[in-house]
Formats: sequence, C-alpha cells, structure tokens
Amino acid sequence: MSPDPETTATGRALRIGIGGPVGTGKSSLIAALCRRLGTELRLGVVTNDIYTTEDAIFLRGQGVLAPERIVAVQTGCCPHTAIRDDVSANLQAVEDLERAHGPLDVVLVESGGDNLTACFSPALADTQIFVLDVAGGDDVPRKGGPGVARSDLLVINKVDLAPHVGASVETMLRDSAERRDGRPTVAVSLRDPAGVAEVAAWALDQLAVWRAGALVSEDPGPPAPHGPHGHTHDHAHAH
Ligand SMILES: Nc1nc2c(ncn2[C@@H]2O[C@H](COP(=O)(O)OP(=O)(O)OP(=O)(O)O)[C@@H](O)[C@H]2O)c(=O)[nH]1
Repeated sequence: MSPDPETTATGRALRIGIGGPVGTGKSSLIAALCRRLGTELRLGVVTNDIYTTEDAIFLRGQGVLAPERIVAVQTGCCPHTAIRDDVSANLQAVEDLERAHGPLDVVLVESGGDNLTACFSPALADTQIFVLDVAGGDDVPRKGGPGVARSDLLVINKVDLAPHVGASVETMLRDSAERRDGRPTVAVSLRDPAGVAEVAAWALDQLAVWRAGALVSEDPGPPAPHGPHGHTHDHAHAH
C-alpha cells in the first residue's frame, strides 16, 4: 500500500475517545459520525464492552462502515480500567485496525458505558468527547467529574426528549459552562441531522489541528479512585 501524505505527516490516525454514562448515545453518535464522515474520511471504530461485543454488533448492523473496520474489545473489567489505567488492549486493537485497513484518518474509540468518573488516558485518545443526555437528569453537569469538566467536547444529547422528561437544557448548558473553563459544549439531538453536523464539524476541526501537529491531548485526570469495592475510603465499614 502506498504511503499516505495526510496520515504519514502524523504517522497514524487521530484517535477520538467517546465516553459517557450508559445509554446516553455513544454508539448512536459513532453511527451518525460514520454516516456523515464516512465518504470523506477513512474511519475505523473500536468498541469496548464488559462482557459482550454488543456495541460492535450494533454498529456493524447499522451498515455505517465496512464490518471489518469495527472491532470490539471485551474488557472483562470496569470500563474505566480499559480506557484509562491499562490501555494496552485498546491500543493493540487500534494498531491492528490501522495495520489491516490503514492508512486511516480517524479511529473512534467507544468506552463502555460508565458513571461520571470514566475518562480516556491521553495515551489512548488524542482528543475526547463526553456524552450526557437530558434523560439522565438536568443536574448531571452540576455534579461534575473529569468527563464533564475536562473532555474536549461535551455533548448533551437527546434534547428532543427534554420536554418529556422535564429537563432544562438551559440549566445543563449553564452548569457545563461553569465547570468547563471555556471548553466547548453542544446540546443536540442525534435524531436531527443538524445536531450530528455540529459534532462532525468539531471532529473535522480536531483532525485539521492534529494534522498540523498542534493538538495537545490533555489529561483529564486525576484518575477516579476505584478500589476492589469500586470505591476507596479511609474509614472502616462492612461490605
Ligand atoms: N430520543 C432520542 N433518542 C436517542 C438519541 N440518541 C440516542 N438515542 C437512543 O438512546 C438509546 C441509547 O443509545 P446508544 O447509542 O445505544 O447509547 P450508548 O451510550 O452507546 O449505550 P451503552 O453502550 O449501553 O452505554 C437508543 O435507543 C438510541 O436510539 C437522541 O438524540 N434522541
């Protein structure tokens, strides 16, 4: 395969991490981005599930990308561990994808759905999107966490449901702005092409910055504490 001038400048594809709580729309966002950008960019997808490969199966079923460009990592552990603490299985999957189907422009890495503490290591993701949805409650941005505060793009999804669940998108945007120190937030419905276009434009912009060698991937850490009980504490109590 002949070398590709665009990716050889950076040596590899841009890796975009997509994280967020269960069911907020991570897989839907990946499907929508593949549909929107799949003709102009060479894309690959890595999904993470704890015990299954369901997200990869869903995405292959959507027909948004050649099925062999969608690979699954079965983490067998808390999603946070595989995208933040020991990223080796994910890095291997990304590298295998690029070796088999490269050169690629962008690899989208979907985290398993987790709580507000999960974020990507900069060793895995060059830039990261955190997805919330209005149905999870409009107080979630106020609760903060590394994804809310320091992801490169915060997506507040399912705004079409806001009137039905009594959520205030305005409140969510205001609380996000307070936490994010100028980092961008978009409130969208992935059922609306205009919403998808906003996120796609951001991704294209990140790719341009990456190709220019000017993308500084920020560590959204510190890592959330998660001991053998799923949390750490300095007091004694029975489990
Ligand atoms: N109404 C509405 N539903 C949406 C929107 N985006 C996603 N959904 C639906 O929300 C549900 C969950 O979406 P997924 O994309 O599977 O969410 P996920 O974050 O990948 O879920 P996990 O992988 O289980 O963590 C699906 O039924 C989607 O069709 C939206 O903008 N509006």
